[in-house]
Amino acid sequence: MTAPFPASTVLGYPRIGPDRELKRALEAYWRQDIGLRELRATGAGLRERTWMRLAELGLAALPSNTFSFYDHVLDTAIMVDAVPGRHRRPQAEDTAFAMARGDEHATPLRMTKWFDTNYHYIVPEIGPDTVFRAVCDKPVAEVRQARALGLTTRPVLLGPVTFLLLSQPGPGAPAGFRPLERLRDLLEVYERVLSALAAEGVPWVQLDEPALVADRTPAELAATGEAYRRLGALTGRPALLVASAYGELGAALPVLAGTPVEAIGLDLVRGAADLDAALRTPGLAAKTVVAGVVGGREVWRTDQRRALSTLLALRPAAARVVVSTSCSLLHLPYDVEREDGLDPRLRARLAFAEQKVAEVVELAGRLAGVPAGSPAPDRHDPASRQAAADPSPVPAAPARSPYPVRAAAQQAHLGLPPLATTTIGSFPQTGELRAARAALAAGRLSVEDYEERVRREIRQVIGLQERLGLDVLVHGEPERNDMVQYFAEHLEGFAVTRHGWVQSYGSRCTRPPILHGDVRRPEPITVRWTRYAQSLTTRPVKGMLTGPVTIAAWSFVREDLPLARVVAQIADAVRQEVADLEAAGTAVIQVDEPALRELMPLRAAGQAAYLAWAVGAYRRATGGAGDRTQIHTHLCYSDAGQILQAIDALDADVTTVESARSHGRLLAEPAVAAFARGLGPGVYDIHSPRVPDAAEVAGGIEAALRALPAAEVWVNPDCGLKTRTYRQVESALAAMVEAARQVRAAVVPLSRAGAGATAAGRSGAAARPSAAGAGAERR
Ligand code: MET
Ligand SMILES: [Zn+2]
Repeated sequence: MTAPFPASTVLGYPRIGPDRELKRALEAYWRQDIGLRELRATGAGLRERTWMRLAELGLAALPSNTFSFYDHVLDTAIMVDAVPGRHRRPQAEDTAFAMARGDEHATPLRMTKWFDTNYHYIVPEIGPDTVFRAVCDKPVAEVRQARALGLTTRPVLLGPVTFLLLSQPGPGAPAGFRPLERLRDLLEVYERVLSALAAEGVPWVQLDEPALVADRTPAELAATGEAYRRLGALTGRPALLVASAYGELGAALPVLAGTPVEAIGLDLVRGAADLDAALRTPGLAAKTVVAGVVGGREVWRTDQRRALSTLLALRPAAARVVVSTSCSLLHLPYDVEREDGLDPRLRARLAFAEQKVAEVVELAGRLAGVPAGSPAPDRHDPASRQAAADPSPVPAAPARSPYPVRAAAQQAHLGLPPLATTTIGSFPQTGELRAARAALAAGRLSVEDYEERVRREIRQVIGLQERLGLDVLVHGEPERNDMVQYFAEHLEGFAVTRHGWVQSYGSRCTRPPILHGDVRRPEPITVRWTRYAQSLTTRPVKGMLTGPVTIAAWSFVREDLPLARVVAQIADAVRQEVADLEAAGTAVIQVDEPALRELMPLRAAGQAAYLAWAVGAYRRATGGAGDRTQIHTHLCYSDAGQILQAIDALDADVTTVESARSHGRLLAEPAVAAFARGLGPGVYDIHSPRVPDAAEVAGGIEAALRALPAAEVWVNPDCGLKTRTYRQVESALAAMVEAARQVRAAVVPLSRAGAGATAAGRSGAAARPSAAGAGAERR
């Protein structure tokens, strides 16, 4: 007999620690300041604290195995032993860190965005020969730890279908191989894990299958059905909850309902359409529905009346309705009560993870108070976040000339060499700089002294770049704690939190601002720093702005306006900043949009409309610039290859993208060859402490030259340098500049044609290196 699923739960919880304890411990471990025992003790303490707090808040069912030292997809790869040989280390934690970060012996695995969030996961490599094996230590250890505290938990595992759909083919896999082909072998391992958990006395296991909320082929849906029929047929197993998140299950819902799993989790916030689908799915009548009516992505308090009416509407469709969150609470800060700096009226409207748990518990109480069989109250149709996109027209300003005209004007103005070198904007944020910012916040440092500190940093960064011989310089962004938060602090309509940290990847966290009102730029934000930097050098200094889509994507946004309208307001503020930078003599302005891809609807149906308004916002922000002003954009972790057309439509003059970390995959995209603008595919991975040498970087440049004419290729790292040390940055940039010099000397002279370089490069096969001279394909 299956134990009934308790009345309330959450799909997952933040794990970084209320004061980022995990970040501190990880970084200390990586610096070798603490040992593995101490790191493990920190992890154990965080888990204990989470379970005790959830229990104290009255939550009926507690999840476990939602903790991770780095990433839960990575943990799953280790659980099924899908570990590339180069990453194997004696301790599981070190294996995980080698896979995630690389070390002197091995390059890391790729990292990419987790669905439409700002969380990043490590992409497992699966080949036809990957030998799966059940390594249940982590989920079992967490069950035991909780049991020692007197608590029964529900282990949470990434489901086998999503795990394979998120994986990439390992090196050497034959063309056309898809990791999902390995589902049957992987299921054997999941059977072992489920049996091991059953042996621990675990009543329920949660299998997360968020990949099912994207469009899936009939074959993928069939494989899903097969997987859960098979796991369901396992004897002596725990009861199974298969949970979705980040959207609606749609066609996957009847598939899951047709399998023996005992419970299905629905995201009834972003995937509200699943409510009607559930009512039409007879197979649910015998199952528990874990109803995600409390949003795990939004910081706003739940409308309890609406949530209760959803729960009541669902009741006739299911054997049992459990109150839960729409997804893991991983994407929210811990506790809004600590935010004493917020306007109390705003704070009263907010709910972070702790408050969401309390809401779940409260709703479960209300639901229990309504006798079964009572008529459901009227339903409220949930407002759709992406609906009613109302891209206001771009302001009527003189449009920029076509790209080739602008390219010529910019070349005449800037006189840059082919394979121009630049960086993405930030230089290392030193401990000293962070300490100065903290001292400023605490009132221990005057504004004047702080700003002098920032200017000193700019002087050093400019001096360093001149010494290294870079072509387009940056001021280094020393005044910015974060590329979104800094703008939020200087724009009206945003509030920033003090403790609202959310995990981005590994030990990295961000504090998303809260966009709650109309956006307005009271005064110029970055101009004085850029102007100061430019006053120190004759080389061009790039102005550095964050784009409107990214500012919205990395904030918690208001829900009373369509997202497109919110983003258009931000675009207008950026447009004013672009105009002021230009007026101050800035010849190159970069408007970063690393999150362009992130907000894209997961299902194809909404994607074209999204890209249209997102691109419109970018052009609204940058389209006022004169022809001579070179507009750069930067995207990273956006699978740029998949949206290259949209990137082209941004109409920027130069686009820098992450490429080294994904082993140059982007350059293999056919669309790259058709991208007739400046393109800087990153030549080294800045997320790894590994420092490349000139030969390695030259290989990256040559790979770019096989795909693009020399006159269009820029040489730059994958992303900003703020997480690195100056020692790493100096050596890496020296290697980069040296590599550019070597390749220029060997390859480019024929295409050196000034303003006509683009056209000459495009038709001139001689501008590309011969196959013999091109060196081996990178990694
Ligand atoms: C995540 S993209 C980062 C861009 C920013 N300009 C930086 O260099 O840090
Ligand atoms: Zn970046």
